[in-house]
Amino acid sequence: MALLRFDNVTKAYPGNPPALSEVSFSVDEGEMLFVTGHSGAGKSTLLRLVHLSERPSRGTVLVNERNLAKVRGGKVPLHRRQVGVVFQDHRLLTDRSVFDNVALPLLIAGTPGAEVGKRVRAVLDKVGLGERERSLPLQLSTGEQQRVGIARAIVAQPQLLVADEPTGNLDPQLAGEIMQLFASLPALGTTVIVASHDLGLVKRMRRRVLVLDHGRLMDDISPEDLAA
Ligand SMILES: Nc1ncnc2c1ncn2[C@@H]1O[C@H](COP(=O)(O)OP(=O)(O)OP(=O)(O)O)[C@@H](O)[C@H]1O
Repeated sequence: MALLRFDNVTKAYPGNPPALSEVSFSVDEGEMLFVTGHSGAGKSTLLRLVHLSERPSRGTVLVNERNLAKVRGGKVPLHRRQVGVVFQDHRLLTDRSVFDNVALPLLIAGTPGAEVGKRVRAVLDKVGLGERERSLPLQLSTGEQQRVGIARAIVAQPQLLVADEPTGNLDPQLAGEIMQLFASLPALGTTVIVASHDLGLVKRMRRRVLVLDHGRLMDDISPEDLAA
């Protein structure tokens, strides 16, 4: 069963040509794939439709065969609990510690206190910030803030993770390590979609790649074709 399906999705923001035009694809549970394309190609828009921060103008987006058009009002937070998001601009709470920022999705999900501490520390270790749990976000470098955002997105083990340019502020070695961390998530039950314009990085990962060009899905490249 497809975990995510786009059927002829068009998204037009007022006053602009469509950011996405008639886009169709599906993603199976346990996949990791990339969405790539030039600046303005529609990558962020595609991810926003999955996370319900935008709605399609036409067509349908389905998660677990459920049409997201039917997810409205009070049901949106429940949907967002299943979808972890790494934003380009981190969106951390600046008056809360690194620990508190990362703990937030677990507290919202009602995870018991003792478990919260264990899981937050485990995920902070994974992103290399084990020593910084008491820091405030603005006491960290941009790349460190980005890693806090990644830790927050994966701590509750969401069914689906969407990440928008998650390694944009990281040096190449750290970017590679974070990508390897993402690549380990499908085995733990999280399907991963990463938007990136870094073609070198995308190619090195040898995963499926969706290529957008001016809002159109131009190519859907399998890992085998990428290797050829
Ligand atoms: N909130 C918005 N209102 C109006 N137009 C928007 C909005 N968000 C995006 N757009 C337009 O939609 C198109 C696609 O933008 P989008 O951010 O999805 O592209 P992108 O591939 O993620 O680009 P980048 O790599 O630069 O982040 C662009 O032409 C952009 O100007």
